[in-house]
Amino acid sequence: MTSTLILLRHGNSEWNAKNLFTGWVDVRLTEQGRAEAKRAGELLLEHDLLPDILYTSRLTRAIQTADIALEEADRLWIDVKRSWRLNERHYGALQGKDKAQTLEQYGPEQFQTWRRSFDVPPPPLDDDSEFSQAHDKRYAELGVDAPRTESLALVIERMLPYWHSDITESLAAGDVTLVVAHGNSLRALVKHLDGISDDEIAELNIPTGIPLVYELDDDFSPTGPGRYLDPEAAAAGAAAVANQGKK
Ligand SMILES: O=C(O)[C@H](O)COP(=O)(O)O
Repeated sequence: MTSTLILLRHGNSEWNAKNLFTGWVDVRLTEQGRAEAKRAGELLLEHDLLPDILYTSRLTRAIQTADIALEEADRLWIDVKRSWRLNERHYGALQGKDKAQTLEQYGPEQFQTWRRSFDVPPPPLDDDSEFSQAHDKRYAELGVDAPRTESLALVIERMLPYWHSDITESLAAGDVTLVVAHGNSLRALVKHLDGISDDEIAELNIPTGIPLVYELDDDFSPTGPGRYLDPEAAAAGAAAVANQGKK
């Protein structure tokens, strides 16, 4: 038996629009982001891909995206599970910083290392920073272990247990499973699904607001490549993500 997994990065956010490193900072969608989420819902309807269950991060931009897309597909009623394990990568001391200024200040090599290396996290964020989540109630269960910065490797380490414990359970039950999350938490999941190497994952960028669909076998391995429901828009969106920071 195969099962269907739909991955969706949230639509354009207020800080995507301002070109700021966001991470765990809880910003909302822009008008453009809402339109992308609506289009995502239309694409699901057009392709007859109607989710039975929704997984999201605990961040508002993913929750808003899911709600708008599901409303469009007339599926707001499905069960929902949220977890911090699907959150964006914690961007450490880069949270709140301008991507173009950071590139200019630190140079392209350091900038790329922080954004796309597999296991080099940015410096940790101070708990008294206005961009810290150290005292955010929604992460109370994490206590002192709440991240202050993360590499992609650390995202994989906290995301994969949730994939194995919860998301694959829905897939095994035959549910069309929608996961609405973030650029880097989805890069982590796609790395796992497609068996992408630690080096090659640097080249993978996930566009905002376009559903990416996988058919999975009984072992939750893809039976073929993931397919974006709007491949042209996805290619353009991924290129724009890759170029963030460049003028
Ligand atoms: O947290 C952010 O700034 C973005 O959502 C992802 O940023 P990146 O593409 O620079 O990793």
